[in-house]
Amino acid sequence: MLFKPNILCSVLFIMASLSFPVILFMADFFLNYFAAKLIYKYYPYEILGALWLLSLIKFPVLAIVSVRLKCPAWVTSQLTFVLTLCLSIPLHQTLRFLFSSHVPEMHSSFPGSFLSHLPPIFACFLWDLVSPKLLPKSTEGEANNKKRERDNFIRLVKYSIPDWLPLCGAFVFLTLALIGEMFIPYYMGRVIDILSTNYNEREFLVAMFFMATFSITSSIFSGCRGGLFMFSLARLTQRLRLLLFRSVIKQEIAFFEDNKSGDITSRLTHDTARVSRSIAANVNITLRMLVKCVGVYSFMFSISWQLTLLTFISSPLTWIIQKMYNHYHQDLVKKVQDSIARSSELAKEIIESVRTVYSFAAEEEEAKRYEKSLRETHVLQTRRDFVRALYLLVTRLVNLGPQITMLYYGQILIRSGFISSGKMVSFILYQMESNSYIRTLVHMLSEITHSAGAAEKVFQYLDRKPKVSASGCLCPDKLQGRFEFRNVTFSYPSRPEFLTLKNVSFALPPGSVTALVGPSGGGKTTCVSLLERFYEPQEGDILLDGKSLKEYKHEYLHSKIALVAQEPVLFAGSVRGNISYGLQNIPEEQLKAAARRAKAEDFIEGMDKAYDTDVGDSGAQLSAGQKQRVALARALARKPKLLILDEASSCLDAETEHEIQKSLQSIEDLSLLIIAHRLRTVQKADQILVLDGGNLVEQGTHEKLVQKQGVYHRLLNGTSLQNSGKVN
Ligand SMILES: Nc1ncnc2c1ncn2[C@@H]1O[C@H](COP(=O)(O)OP(=O)(O)OP(=O)(O)O)[C@@H](O)[C@H]1O
Repeated sequence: MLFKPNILCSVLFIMASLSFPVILFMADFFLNYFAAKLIYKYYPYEILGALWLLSLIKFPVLAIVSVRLKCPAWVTSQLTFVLTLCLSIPLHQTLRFLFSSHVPEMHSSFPGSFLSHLPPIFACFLWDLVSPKLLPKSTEGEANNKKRERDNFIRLVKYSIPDWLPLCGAFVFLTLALIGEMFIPYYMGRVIDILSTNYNEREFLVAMFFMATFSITSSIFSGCRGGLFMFSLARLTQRLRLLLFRSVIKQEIAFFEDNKSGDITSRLTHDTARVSRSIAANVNITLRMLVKCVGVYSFMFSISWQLTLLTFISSPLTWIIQKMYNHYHQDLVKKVQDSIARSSELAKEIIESVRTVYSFAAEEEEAKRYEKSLRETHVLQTRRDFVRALYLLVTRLVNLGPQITMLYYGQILIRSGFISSGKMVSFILYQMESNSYIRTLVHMLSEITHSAGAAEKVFQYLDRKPKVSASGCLCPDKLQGRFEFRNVTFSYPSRPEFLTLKNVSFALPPGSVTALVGPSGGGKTTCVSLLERFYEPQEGDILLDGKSLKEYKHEYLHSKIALVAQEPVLFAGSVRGNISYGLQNIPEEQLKAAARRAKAEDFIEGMDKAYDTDVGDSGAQLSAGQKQRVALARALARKPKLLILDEASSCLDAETEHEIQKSLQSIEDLSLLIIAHRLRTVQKADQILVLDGGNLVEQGTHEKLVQKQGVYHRLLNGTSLQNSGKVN
């Protein structure tokens, strides 16, 4: 009693599972029976052809029936099942005809037809069972990745459009070279035929002539093809690099803080080259293989269609094996690369911190850590090599079977006079090539989209929109030069929760000297960064003559604000080049005046080549104080309205510092914003702003702030003490 419902369920389940193949099989049988009669009536000449035609008609009908039926769990793909059903009879009959010269039948008896269906249905069932494990189905994420890779590939092709002419030329040469190559095995077979039958010198020489001509011309065309592809590739790389550079250089400063400069330059140099190289190389190889496949199979068909059909037996297997290999191998290659990168990163880290390692006597421990990492890489490499060896073994075995069958059937064809032995040699030469083409094609088709995936990194930078907009267009002829912070609140993008400036408001009147002082970390440099528009405040605004800095044109604004930092960056090149940096055709007098005001004229003119002296890499051939003065001259050369000095004279002696201050104050309409730790240097400022913990805590003249006895007073005492300490 207890078992009854279970048994009933099982019977119902088996019936439901079987209903799908049984209904399909019945439909197939009746189609065979009636359509075959009909076709045979109107087309009784070539039974094999009629059978293949029948399959072609059956497929859509059965496909529609199968979609309407409920598919059992063991059939993962209805269409594969239907395809197997359609192909089983014509394939069976064709093979029987090939190997036993059995006369093909248009329709067999019900049991015969049923039996001939069994092996393919069983194979299909097995495949459905095994394939999900061998070729894991792609998840939704993977499908999206594939789509993205395809989109990237299309985008890369679009970037190649300007090179359409050399690319078309390359394709024409490619086709010509392959046509030439195609004829070489044909003429080899011809030479063998001439040598093995009645020797005719004229025919032999003609065959040799054509063979040599095709060899030479195909080599020349191959060279032209390669040259044109390389030319287009170099241009694509250059185009990508320039686009990427333009995009990167426009990004806001926070972008450069988030991304290491090494990463950015690596994308600029390596990724762009790798992407265009792999795309060009892969497209080149894929096209070559496609054209070769078409050519080789046409020649093979023209020699013997029966032998060609035989070679097709291994093609689906080759395709499946290649696909499986690609899946596992690519995964392992990626893991090996990641592991190698981890090992080198570890070695770099240990070597860079060798002093710490030494002082903690951790040499042995670090060596063990490195050894573990190397062992991981080794295990992955061994696994990768094993997969490769297995793949080679299996492909050789898979090719061996059809090759033996082909040779066996070939000798039957030669003995019965259907083809000559020379043609058989040509066929074998073509066949040997054809398999490697299919393998390369399958490999390349996935490789193309993969390398397009690498392009994603490049596109990420290319598509990135800068978070600080540079779309302002205001450039008034007259500018008063009044800068104002109005209720500015700001936090760095990397630390959004920490407020660096809190509701800060102050103004820099035109022609005034303002000093920004305060304890370390108070927010002084941040104020400068906001004035330079490296960042944008989250609340409040910074104004110039009552208008937001955002509204001004980027180039205009930066010609009105100049910054000299404590450690100024000079570029390799002449002193002249550095002072006139960013200014085109600056008059010699303006250049010299800037150097004079920065008290740099004397030392510049004292150098061997004066203004044309090379400053070395990053100004390495100048002293720190000289560098500061050249940087000051560079800032003054653009005649700014606001000059920001961020500890800009820290490396100068007191006398030069004093002279420079006097010289700067004599410039008409120039506002000075001085950031200084040495408060002694800012006592004469028109106003002193004291920033502490992101708040503007005090504001006024030196005397007023001293009287107030607040933060400034405390700082002043601290500085005085330090100073006195130094003097003593
Ligand atoms: N790029 C950055 N990203 C995140 N936080 C930053 C960044 N630069 C500075 N800060 C933080 O902002 C605060 C203010 O730094 P800022 O450099 O403006 O101070 P400062 O007054 O110029 O200091 P110092 O006198 O030492 O140069 C500090 O707490 C600092 O840690």
